[in-house]
Order: sequence, then structure tokens, then C-alpha cells
Amino acid sequence: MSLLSLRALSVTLRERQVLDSVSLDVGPGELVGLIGPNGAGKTTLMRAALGLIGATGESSLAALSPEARAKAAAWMPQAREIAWPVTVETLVALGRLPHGRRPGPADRAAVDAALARMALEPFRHRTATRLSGGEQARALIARALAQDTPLVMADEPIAGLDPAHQIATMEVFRDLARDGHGIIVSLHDLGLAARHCTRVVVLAEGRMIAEGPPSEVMTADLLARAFHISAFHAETADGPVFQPLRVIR
Ligand SMILES: Nc1ncnc2c1ncn2[C@@H]1O[C@H](COP(=O)(O)OP(=O)(O)OP(=O)(O)O)[C@@H](O)[C@H]1O
Repeated sequence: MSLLSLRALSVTLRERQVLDSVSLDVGPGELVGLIGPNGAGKTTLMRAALGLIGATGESSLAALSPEARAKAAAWMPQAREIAWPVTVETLVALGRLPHGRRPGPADRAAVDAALARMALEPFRHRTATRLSGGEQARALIARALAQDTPLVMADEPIAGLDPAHQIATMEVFRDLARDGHGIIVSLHDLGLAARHCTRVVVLAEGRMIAEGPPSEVMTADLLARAFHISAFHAETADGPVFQPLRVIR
């Protein structure tokens, strides 16, 4: 079963092809890390997959009605905008809107579970716009989790989080994948990608240049080609460690 199927997805912006014929399937149980340098096309890929920008090719999600899509996929965009000074609980409850009807016990349970997963219970009654940047990011992740969709797509969800919350959030995504969800996250931390993702998809200049298990894909050659860096890499009891070292010019 596929939760997302992309075929030859391409996007041209201002007469420049920024996404070039990307094909990808994401299934239950997968935590897919979308990696690549700035401007590689990660955001464009996710937005085109969701049907938020015009594209050629096929996306199973873009083909759905907005109502059906909101039940199929939760989306956490890179811009973390909280428009109204509502409580964290109310913000997270907005994730339940696609489920329609008047909120009932199942909705309250989903909100409680999302708040607990993101360690936000102490913030439940705080005004979301008055939280720190990282706390707001966690609240927006919780809103996406409360949507309780088979697929979660998040654009740099751990950017700006402190190390403990970065690790904890990747563990939340991994647990969701183990529960049978599919997750796509873009991220720049190669160490966290290597340690937590079941698969990485590498974009460079709009093209998918590699995909597969991190241990197979994240080679010295790939890091040099895609990111122009060398990195320290070791296998430890806690999993792989990647530390970027030098820019290769
Ligand atoms: N509205 C737009 N008009 C023209 N070009 C755009 C537009 N939006 C994005 N681009 C270009 O498309 C390319 C891909 O951008 P995208 O935001 O998908 O990259 P990204 O991999 O998510 O980068 P980052 O890691 O910096 O977030 C970039 O070169 C960007 O300048």
C-alpha cells in the first residue's frame, strides 16, 4: 500500500526547472528523510506533492479533493505561522478540523495524545503566540499529529529546536512510523537523518540523485557530490554518527 505516489513530478518557476521528474513512493512504516543543500527543491517537492503549487507529472495526493487530502496527509510548512493568540490546546485542536462534525471524545483524545507526545502539557493553556520559537514549532508539530492522518509531511520540523527536542521529535516520528504511519521530513542534520530515518531521499538541483537506507546512501562520495562537504562518520552503539568537517571547493 502506498500513502504517497509521485510519478515524474516536475515544477518550473520563473522559467527555471526547480524540480525535475521526481518519482517516489512512501508506504506505511517509513520515515523518509528528505535531504539536500539549500535550494535543492525539498520544499518544492513537498508542496507539489500536496498540490499546493502547479506541477507536471502525477501526485496521488494532489489528485484528491481538499477534504480527502486533509484526511490523508498532515502538512507542517517551513514558515511557522501562528496567526491568532489562541491557547496551545486550541491551536492543536485545529488539527481535528478535517474530521468535521462537533468535537467529541475522539477529538479530545487525539489532542491530548498530541500534546503528550510533544511534551506540551505544561503549555496547554498558554497563548501560542507567546511561546518561544522552538515551543511554537513543537505546538505546530502537535497540531499535525492531532490530525491523525496516515501520512505526515513536515518541512524542517526540527530546525530551531534544542538538541533534546530534536532527538525527541525524531523519536516521535520514528514511533509514528512504527505504528504504521508514513512520515516525510526535510532536514539538514545529517546525523539525525542517518540515525532515525528508514530511508533518505537526496535532492540536488531539483533532481533526486540517490535514495535508500541511510547506511547505503550517505557515503563520502555522495556527501561530496550533493553537499560539497567531507564528514566524520563512525558506527557506534547508538547508531551512525555524522559530523560535517570541511567544505570541498
Ligand atoms: N516562487 C518562486 N519563484 C521562483 N523560484 C522559486 C520560488 N520558490 C522557490 N524557488 C526556487 O526553487 C528552488 C528550490 O527551492 P526550495 O525552497 O524547494 O528549496 P529547499 O531545498 O527547500 O531549500 P532550503 O533547504 O533552503 O529550505 C530554489 O532555487 C528557489 O530559489
